Amino acid sequence: MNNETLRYVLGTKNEAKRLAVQKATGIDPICLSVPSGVPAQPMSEQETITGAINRAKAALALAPEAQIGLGLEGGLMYDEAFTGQWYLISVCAAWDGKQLFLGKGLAFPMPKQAIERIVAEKTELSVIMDEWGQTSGSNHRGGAYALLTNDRLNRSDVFCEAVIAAITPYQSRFYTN
Ligand SMILES: O=P(O)(O)OP(=O)(O)OP(=O)(O)OC[C@H]1O[C@@H](n2cnc3c(O)ncnc32)[C@H](O)[C@@H]1O
Repeated sequence: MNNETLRYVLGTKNEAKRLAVQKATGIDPICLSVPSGVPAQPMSEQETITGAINRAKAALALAPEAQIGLGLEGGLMYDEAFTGQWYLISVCAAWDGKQLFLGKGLAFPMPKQAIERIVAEKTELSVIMDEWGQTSGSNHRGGAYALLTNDRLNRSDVFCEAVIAAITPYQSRFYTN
């Protein structure tokens, strides 16, 4: 693909996600709100990935001027095999109309108290992070990562790596498409 004329369409207007794509590609994406098709708070890797894919495909379908649709989805997953803990994951799906790739971002352990409240109150992680951090809209900025690490990590940096992973196969000469 020709990087000079490449346009990305991102399936959300979330500011942390827009910034992640901007950092990963050097290009401001077209941002469109599209449905994820999964619950507002995904509770498994399967749901999180499905949401990312749905967003990437819906976004590209709505923006014919773009070559690549990107879907970024945050979600929770329970690791039964190794730790018996819940993790926050940040996934990017990339879709060019022919091939689909995923970038699976960092899995970050979540505090038990947050998960217990999400389950009991049927609420979302962002609500609890805002309450704990006395913020509003933190999911558009540093997110849980920034709150829990005292700003050593933030949501756009984590998604940025996931975006780079998902788009590299379209760009690197080492992948034959
Ligand atoms: O505007 P959109 O693109 O929908 O972004 P979102 O942050 O609302 O939604 P996601 O689907 O990415 O994430 C699912 C839920 O998990 C929350 N969440 C995910 N990652 C988070 C983070 O790093 N910090 C705080 N909340 C997070 C998020 O706010 C949602 O309630």
